[in-house]
Amino acid sequence: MRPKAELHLHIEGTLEPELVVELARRNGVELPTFDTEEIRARYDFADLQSFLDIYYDNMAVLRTEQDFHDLAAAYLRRAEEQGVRHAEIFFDPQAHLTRGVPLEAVFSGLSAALGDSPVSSALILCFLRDRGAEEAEAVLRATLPFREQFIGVGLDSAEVGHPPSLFRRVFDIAAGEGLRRVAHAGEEGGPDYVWEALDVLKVERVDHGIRSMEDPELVARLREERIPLTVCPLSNVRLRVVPTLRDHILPAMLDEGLMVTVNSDDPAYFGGYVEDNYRALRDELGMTDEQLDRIARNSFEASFVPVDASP
Ligand SMILES: Nc1ncnc2[nH]cnc12
Ligand SMILES: [Zn+2]
Repeated sequence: MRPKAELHLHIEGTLEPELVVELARRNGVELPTFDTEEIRARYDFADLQSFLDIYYDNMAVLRTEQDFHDLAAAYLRRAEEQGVRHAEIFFDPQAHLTRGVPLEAVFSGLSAALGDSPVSSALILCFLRDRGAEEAEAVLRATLPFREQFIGVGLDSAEVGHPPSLFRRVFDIAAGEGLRRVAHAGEEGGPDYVWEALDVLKVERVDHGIRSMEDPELVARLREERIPLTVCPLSNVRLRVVPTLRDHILPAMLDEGLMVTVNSDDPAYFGGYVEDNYRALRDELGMTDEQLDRIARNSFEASFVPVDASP
């Protein structure tokens, strides 16, 4: 299997229904159902928000350091099976702090699992854009005592109505701390969100970014500056950003000379881990081994942490 790096992966999005049930039982958390098939049957999303509602609800089972450890350890085992050599992993501290889970539990659990895995990895702290810039700044300050445990900051959650420019200050503070910067932009939001992420937040990678293709000037900028785009094909289909995989603009992005990578986003919800995304691009979109090899090479080049990419 082709070695690859995964650069767009929300650790909370790897919470499989089986683990939801196991952790609910362990922590005495009530669920609407303990039937994993029934849980899975609800994963029929109309858009990003309808996914986020269930994604945040399911997080109620994540309470202790052990829970965060088990979540990340399970992902890293799957990732290794899928040919992942290196993973830069998003996590959403606000989604846990607001439920009364201390930062110590989140960081200790995740960091212990990352340290134990043969897969190289690093954490990227994401701000929930729909909770506003003020809270993002407070969270960044609260996490600075854990500064050595993450390499960068990102911006995720409901995109439209929460443009990147609102987060200028917190991204400036993060840059001053030597943190790397990424942001979700151009998933449901338009090319203007991608411009803002680049110009205002000074991001070094754009997460999704597929709607950049609507703006030729933006495409030229992304190409000239070799800004990596972390595209998530199965996610885009499940969140109805594109009607079917056959309609995906990814091959056109490659033809434009963009620095495209392929990633799984929230694999427990979107029907596949990263190699499943590569395989679907080959089987359903007819992408060639040469194209997929190029994408895999891009994933290493776009990593913040240097890793050995040899087969
Ligand atoms: N695809 C996605 N877009 C925005 N926020 C997210 N949080 C988890 N997955 C996300
Ligand atoms: Zn994402």
